[in-house]
Amino acid sequence: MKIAIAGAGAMGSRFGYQLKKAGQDVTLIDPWTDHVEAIREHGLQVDYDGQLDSVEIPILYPQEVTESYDLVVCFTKALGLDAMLANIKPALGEHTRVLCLLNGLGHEKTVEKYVPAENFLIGNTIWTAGLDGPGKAHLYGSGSLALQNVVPGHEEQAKEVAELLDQAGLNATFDPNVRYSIYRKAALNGCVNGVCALLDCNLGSFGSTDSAPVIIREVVSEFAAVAAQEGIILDQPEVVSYVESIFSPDSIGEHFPSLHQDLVQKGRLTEIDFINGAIARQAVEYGFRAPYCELITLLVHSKEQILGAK
Ligand SMILES: NC(=O)C1=CN([C@@H]2O[C@H](COP(=O)(O)OP(=O)(O)OC[C@H]3O[C@@H](n4cnc5c(N)ncnc54)[C@H](OP(=O)(O)O)[C@@H]3O)[C@@H](O)[C@H]2O)C=CC1
Ligand SMILES: CC(C)(CO)C(=O)C(=O)O
Repeated sequence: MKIAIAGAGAMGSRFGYQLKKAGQDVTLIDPWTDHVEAIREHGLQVDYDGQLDSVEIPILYPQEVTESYDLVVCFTKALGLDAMLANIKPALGEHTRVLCLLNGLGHEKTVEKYVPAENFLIGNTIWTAGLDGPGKAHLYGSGSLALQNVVPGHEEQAKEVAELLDQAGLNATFDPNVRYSIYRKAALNGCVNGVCALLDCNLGSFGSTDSAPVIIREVVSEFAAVAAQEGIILDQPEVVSYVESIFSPDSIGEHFPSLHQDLVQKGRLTEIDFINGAIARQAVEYGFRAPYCELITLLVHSKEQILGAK
């Protein structure tokens, strides 16, 4: 299968690396000049749980894409998804399946502008990754991913993609109820991503504070209230345990959430409007308020402004 990773930052590099090591025909696509040039010159350099490795892997700028792929895995930031898909139209053939694994809520609307719904797969992942610099990915901890076809009747294609990613060691499964998993994962991000950026700490440090259980319980209940309006009934105690399970150093407690990486480490604008911001907006549409999500969103935007994030 000819695979493209659209957005080859930290996570795209992880997926590209693992797929390449598994023998797949994979091409990275990314607009960041230093990163693209570093990978062209030195290969993708990887620190994998302390083991150094490098792989030769083709990488294109979006405007260099001329051919279609069998599978395109989207790993841009939420703010970059639309521009990426607009710029790689030649990659999206009649039969190209597009898998969107970004954090947050509401990406369907963007993808569906460029991809027929029957080719669209949605999912989410708890894998982690960071970049130590252009062309240098830092991979640690364990993870998994779940995906599903958007249009009923296309389960076999979705299962085939899950199988292929699983064979690359990505712990991938077909999930017949992926919208539940997306809300569950978004709730997890809603509890920790903005807060760790505001507190400038990793997951484990936040998890060890006395306030963490209260914040987690309240944020999960706001995600659950919005999800319920869409017919998705989150098992709140289970979601709270899921959030708490990531704080141990044996899990991903050492990890600085991607929103911390963006805002604090790189001075970039964040995905907060697709996480807590999405819940605050949707709650208002459904006639109630989600005050914890509202406040986290406002504070993250304040911090973006204070830091002059771009
Ligand atoms: N990192 C993680 O551990 C996890 C991330 N995710 C999710 O995966 C998706 C992708 O995230 P992630 O891989 O972390 O994103 P990255 O920031 O590592 O990469 C995304 C894009 O950011 C740009 N970029 C990154 N660093 C720089 C830089 N220093 N200068 C200029 N451009 C840069 C590139 O394009 P561009 O310039 O167009 O932005 C790149 O394609 C997000 O939705 C995220 O929430 C999910 C689980 C874990
Ligand atoms: C790994 C995890 C769950 C941590 O919040 C994540 O999704 C992120 O870093 O964005």
